Amino acid sequence: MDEPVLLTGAGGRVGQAILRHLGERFEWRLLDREPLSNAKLPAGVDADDVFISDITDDATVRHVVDGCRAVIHLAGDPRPEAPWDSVLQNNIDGTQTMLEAAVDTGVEKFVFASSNHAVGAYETDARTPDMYRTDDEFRLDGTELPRPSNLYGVSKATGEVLGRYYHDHHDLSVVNVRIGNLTEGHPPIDYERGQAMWLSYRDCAHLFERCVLADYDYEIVYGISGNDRRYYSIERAREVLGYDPQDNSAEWSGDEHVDGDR
Ligand SMILES: NC(=O)C1=CN([C@@H]2O[C@H](COP(=O)(O)OP(=O)(O)OC[C@H]3O[C@@H](n4cnc5c(N)ncnc54)[C@H](O)[C@@H]3O)[C@@H](O)[C@H]2O)C=CC1
Ligand SMILES: O=C1O[C@H](COP(=O)(O)O)[C@@H](O)[C@H](O)[C@H]1O
Repeated sequence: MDEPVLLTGAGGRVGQAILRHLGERFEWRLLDREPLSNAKLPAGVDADDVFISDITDDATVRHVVDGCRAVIHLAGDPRPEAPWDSVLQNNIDGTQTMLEAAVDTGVEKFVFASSNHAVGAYETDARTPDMYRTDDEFRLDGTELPRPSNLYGVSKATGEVLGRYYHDHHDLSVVNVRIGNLTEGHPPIDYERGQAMWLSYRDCAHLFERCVLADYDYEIVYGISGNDRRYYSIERAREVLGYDPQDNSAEWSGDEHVDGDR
């Protein structure tokens, strides 16, 4: 049997998108600081695989990480408006604690939930709203320097750099997924920026599945669906990870029924 994959922040939106589609794909260990109701647990995951802890609790984190082949690290404060003390503790200190435990216990791959907000300041007044539209050719591809929108974005850029350090000094394989805008069922309505960076639930799960299965050294990729409207390139995710998205925000006029699979 394969060694388990640890999913932090398992009870949140991204975690549930992953578990809904990949519940039976891997042996899971789940960690969240909030208790997970039975409805949030995939079949086959029992109480022994679920850990209720803060990611800054070093001793518990080491115990949970030990024996895992990969970590998908989602736990953190996801609010673009989050204050510094929260992102410092939950996003920066928490991510460093996870990475340190990962290298100390021999984890092979670390998948980090970064964000569009690590590069939000590329969306200048001169470029917007044109860059959100189909006929605009401006693209970010992951090779650009961070330009955070806010302190939350600073914390995500810092998480990417922490991953770089642990890759370079400890040979941990690290992929940073700059997630766009995950919404269930359909793209954001009346929000061009959100439609350009929509990530459907099933594309989200598929992308993180590829992050666990593919071989890489250190990568930064964008996590969006195959939207016609986009300013993030998904070529690197296709090339290195084998990402093959199924959804495209252009297929939605806004009048369709909600399909919970997407
Ligand atoms: N939802 C989205 O569209 C995007 C999400 N992200 C990132 O993806 C990750 C997950 O986001 P969501 O699922 O939307 O957020 P969420 O708030 O729905 O889920 C986060 C989960 O992490 C847990 N958590 C938070 N701090 C923790 C800590 N210190 N220790 C243990 N558990 C903790 C929470 O209890 C929650 O269950 C976050 O890191 C976020 O920054 C990035 C870009 C877009
Ligand atoms: O990083 C994140 O980004 C998404 C999209 O950002 P928004 O500014 O367009 O709302 C956000 O919904 C999510 O909460 C956040 O973690």
